[in-house]
Amino acid sequence: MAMAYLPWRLAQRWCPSSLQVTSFPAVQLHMNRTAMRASQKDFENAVNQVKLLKKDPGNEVKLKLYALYKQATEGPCNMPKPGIFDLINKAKWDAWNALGSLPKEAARQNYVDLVSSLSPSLESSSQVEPGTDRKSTGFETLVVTSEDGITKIMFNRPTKKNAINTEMYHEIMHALKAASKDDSIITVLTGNGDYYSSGNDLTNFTDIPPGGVEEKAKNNAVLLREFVDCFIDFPKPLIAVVNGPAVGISVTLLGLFDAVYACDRATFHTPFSHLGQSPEGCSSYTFPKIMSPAKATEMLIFGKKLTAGEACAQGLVTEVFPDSTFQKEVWTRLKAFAKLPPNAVRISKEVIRKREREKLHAVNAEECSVLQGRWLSDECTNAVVNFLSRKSKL
Ligand SMILES: CCCCC/C=C/CC(=O)SCCNC(=O)CCNC(=O)[C@H](O)C(C)(C)COP(=O)(O)OP(=O)(O)OC[C@H]1O[C@@H](n2cnc3c(N)ncnc32)[C@H](O)[C@@H]1OP(=O)(O)O
Repeated sequence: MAMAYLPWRLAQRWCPSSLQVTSFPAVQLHMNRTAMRASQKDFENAVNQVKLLKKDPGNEVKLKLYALYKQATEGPCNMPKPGIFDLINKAKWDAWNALGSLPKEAARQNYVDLVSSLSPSLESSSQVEPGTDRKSTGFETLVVTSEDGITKIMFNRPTKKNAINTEMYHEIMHALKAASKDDSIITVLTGNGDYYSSGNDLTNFTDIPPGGVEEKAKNNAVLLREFVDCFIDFPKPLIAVVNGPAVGISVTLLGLFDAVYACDRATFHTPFSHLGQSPEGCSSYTFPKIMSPAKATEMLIFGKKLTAGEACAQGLVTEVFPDSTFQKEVWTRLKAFAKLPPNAVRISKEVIRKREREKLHAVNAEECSVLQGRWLSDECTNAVVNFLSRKSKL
């Protein structure tokens, strides 16, 4: 193995002289909300995988890995606090100590999750030309890149107007979980092609399992709830770069973003009543707050389509740019945001989101439960059949 990998491997094994810490992570580790399933074997595999990483993942990630490894193997921090001038050991001690009484099993799971989030991008980095984006492979419906402190998640079904099929729901969740743990400062969602996204892929309703339509509706409600939960809990600033028309769930989710930049060609349309459906993505709560109850009613119940300018006037969109200069202007701005101190950015997001999180989860749960019923209704079935048989379009 090349010498260049050595410092990182040694740092993971608690070698004070090898860890070049330039900043101290002050953030509490994001607790993994998934069930604790990682076995000892999974953990050992992850430890071995770390040795194979081809690229230094950065000091913040290394400290997280170190802390989780110690917590998983030894339990809560049991070392005396290093002196204030012993910078490297103090950073390590702080990271470990910050885990408090996190159980060993949870630490093991978080370690495994963190390593798995690192692996795809690091593997692929070896295949990418120097100077180009770090591109995550393994996605069928997305292009995910990470560069200049920005992780970009791009919907990539342009021939279907970036309609979100079941696979894409899962891939977006996967990409968000990875982005929450990578070393980027902000995460951006955008679309490839002329649409941002035409919302839920209506063929999602056609693949009926053996348990029939009831089971399908239930499965979709579970998936939708988990999907929206990922946006509620996302720990870094989440920014939408709305490159064209947005429909349905791709609009409602914007209420959970931290900033929304749109080109002047974008439109915002939530035709739920027309489709026999009801609001999701927490929009029944966020939209009335953002734009006033009456304006939200026009969109969510009566299906009024907004131009980008109207959506901006109503607070759903942060700023609108001419289509011709959209990409250049927005990415210049985002790159400047991504240079801000990471911990301050993350902590500020947490302060802003914290008092709303519980409420948002409750709203999400209720919306999904209501939708589960709507998907079984004749109104919804007819709307989907009409679209699929080419009898209707928005
Ligand atoms: C787990 C489940 C969670 C469910 C969560 C619920 C969310 C609610 C919603 O999101 S509601 C919104 C649903 N979306 C729609 O109803 C949009 C339907 N699409 C259209 O009306 C039109 O396609 C259009 C107005 C978006 C674009 O029209 P245009 O004429 O420009 O383009 P085409 O219609 O020819 O589209 C090109 C191909 O893309 C396919 N397509 C587009 N959108 C969807 C979609 N949402 N679902 C499935 N397929 C879609 C379209 O069928 C064309 O495919 P083809 O080339 O194979 O014919």
